[in-house]
Amino acid sequence: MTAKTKSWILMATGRSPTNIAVIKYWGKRDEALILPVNDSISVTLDPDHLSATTTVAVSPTFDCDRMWLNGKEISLSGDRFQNCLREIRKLAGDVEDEKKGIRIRKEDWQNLHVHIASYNNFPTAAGLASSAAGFACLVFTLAKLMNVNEDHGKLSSIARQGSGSACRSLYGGFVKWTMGNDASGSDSIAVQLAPESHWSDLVIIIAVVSSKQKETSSTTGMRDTVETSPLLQHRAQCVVPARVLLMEEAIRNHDFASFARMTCVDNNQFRAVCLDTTWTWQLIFLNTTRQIAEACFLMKWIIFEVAYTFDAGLNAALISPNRKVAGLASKAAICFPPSPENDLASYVTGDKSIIYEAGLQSMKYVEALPPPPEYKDESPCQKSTRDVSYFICTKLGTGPKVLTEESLALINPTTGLPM
Ligand SMILES: Nc1ncnc2c1ncn2[C@@H]1O[C@H](COP(=O)(O)OP(=O)(O)OP(=O)(O)O)[C@@H](O)[C@H]1O
Ligand SMILES: C[C@@](O)(CCOP(=O)(O)OP(=O)(O)O)CC(=O)O
Repeated sequence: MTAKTKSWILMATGRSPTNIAVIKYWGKRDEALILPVNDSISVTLDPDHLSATTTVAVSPTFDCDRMWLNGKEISLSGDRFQNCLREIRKLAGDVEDEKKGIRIRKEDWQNLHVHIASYNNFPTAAGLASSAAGFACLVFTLAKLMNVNEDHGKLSSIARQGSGSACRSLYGGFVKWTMGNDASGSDSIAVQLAPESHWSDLVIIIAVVSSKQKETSSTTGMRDTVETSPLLQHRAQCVVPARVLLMEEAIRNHDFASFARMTCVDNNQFRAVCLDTTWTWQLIFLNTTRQIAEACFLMKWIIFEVAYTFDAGLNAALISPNRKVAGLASKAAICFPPSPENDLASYVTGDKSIIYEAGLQSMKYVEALPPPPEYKDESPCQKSTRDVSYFICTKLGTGPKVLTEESLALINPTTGLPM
């Protein structure tokens, strides 16, 4: 390692999207390597609305690896962080920055420490897959800093060791995590099925029911399911393999009816294996999530207009084939109107043009909307004020990107500490 001065700092910043599974990963066959019991498929969400941004810095003056998440220092001592750091260091290459006069040889990376600062533009650990965006971003950005010369498949297998669903956030569009067979996990990687441009008119609306930290992590919940649910074996071996093929075909052919049906039934089966788990998973039948699913059924959206899916928290994702979703947004607003103190601008975030196009410029337009024809006067979904905290309107998004603009870095290039 050489440099004109000893106090240099070299940095890289990246941004990675989160993803929502339409065929769920739930259950590991190897806890340490994070190897799943079945393939899964996800859609990558627009990073403008849901993503992690991470800056990694290296300097000979750093005396240990440190990380700050959303401004607070967190420990890197856990296996998941350690596994990602170790695996990416193994692949590090030579780095040369002529301007700064820095030269790092690949073997130097074993002795150099990193500072990591990351920020999620959406709630952390609340069932919106922050771990997916976060670990994908960590691995992707470290790979840039360390000049790792590997494809995204290899990086996905490292991100997987941070959090299973993170491997799918290495790509945009539609992504499959192939479970693989090898005991080493080398073939348990993500592959892109189609880029976001393949079906660009899909609209995704996330109903954030709770942005509070979940009481039980997906990791604990799925471990319990593996240990106690006989239904999980049936799901993994007899149901998911055929469903994955049908889902791939639906995506290939832009067949929304089939896509929606597979998404909903897979979500239902994911919930079923949770119910089949000895230790009852207390979050799954909270009123609002049930009401959202019920609203979808009531309006017969499943076949024609909308797919619903929930991850491990309370939040619902509704997927619609096009901006006809303006109708969906207005229907959703009727089912779950904001509390009186909320205005529409803060109640609907993300791509607001979707609701504006539907003619909903302010709350008075929402209030004036007639109920959907499918609804009887005493619909259970009406007047559920305060049940949904807010909606995020979004679409399919791209995979991780390097951010070159210095103003976007989260670490001060002089101190090596978070800004
Ligand atoms: N930006 C980030 N960078 C690195 N790690 C992160 C980042 N954001 C979250 N994490 C890690 O992920 C953990 C949260 O994961 P957890 O699975 O509990 O929640 P989630 O991913 O938001 O929800 P879910 O997986 O159920 O959708 C955090 O405690 C932290 O360890
Ligand atoms: C319900 C899910 O979102 C579960 C995600 O679980 P995680 O990837 O968060 O779990 P670990 O691998 O233990 O970190 C379904 C999915 O994303 O496929």
